[in-house]
Amino acid sequence: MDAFQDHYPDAVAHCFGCGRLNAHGHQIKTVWNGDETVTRFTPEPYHTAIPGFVYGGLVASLIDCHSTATAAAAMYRQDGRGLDTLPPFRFVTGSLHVDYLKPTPIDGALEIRGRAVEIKGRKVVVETELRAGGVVTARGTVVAVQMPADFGAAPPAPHR
Ligand SMILES: CCCCCCCCCCCCCC(=O)SCCNC(=O)CCNC(=O)[C@H](O)C(C)(C)COP(=O)(O)OP(=O)(O)OC[C@H]1O[C@@H](n2cnc3c(N)ncnc32)[C@H](O)[C@@H]1OP(=O)(O)O
Repeated sequence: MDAFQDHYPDAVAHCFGCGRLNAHGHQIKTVWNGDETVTRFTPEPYHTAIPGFVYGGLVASLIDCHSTATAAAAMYRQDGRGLDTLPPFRFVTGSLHVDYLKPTPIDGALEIRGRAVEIKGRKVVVETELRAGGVVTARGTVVAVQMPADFGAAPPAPHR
């Protein structure tokens, strides 16, 4: 089955967390499972925080990009549209909240499951859980907002 990220247009497929065109990124892949979305990701030894456990930034990143993908897929589903149809729904993170409930073991696949709990205008709120060995080790809430047409049009001046 195609993942949501396989349908991101090239121009927005370079994200470190989810861009299929970023050779150095996580390249996560997310699919529907009923009303939930699922991503599976196996951490590498270099994703270590404390030996044996996953770096919290990776956990946040997985929850973040899983959730923005879920937001887009939920919007398409609400509209009864395929992921390839125009205009595209692309979401960026407005807010990311993560609760780290337990240390996340690094030896094995992680499962990230999410659900869109609110769709309002350009905003989708997604609740996501990350499991290791079937145990929920982190829980996140993401406010994803449809990317404005002028996103990145006026980057801040570089620091001197
Ligand atoms: C690197 C980027 C790549 C992009 C690729 C994209 C595709 C791949 C995806 C990859 C992504 C990977 C992930 C990444 O790394 S994405 C990169 C990290 N994120 C960003 O850089 C986003 C920067 N921020 C913005 O561009 C704007 O602030 C956005 C677009 C977020 C909102 O500004 P905008 O002026 O457009 O919105 P609005 O004011 O009309 O509000 C609309 C609604 O949203 C609600 N709201 C807004 N902000 C927040 C907040 N902080 N908390 C809670 N709620 C918030 C607001 O209350 C309202 O709701 P309601 O009051 O009506 O109920």
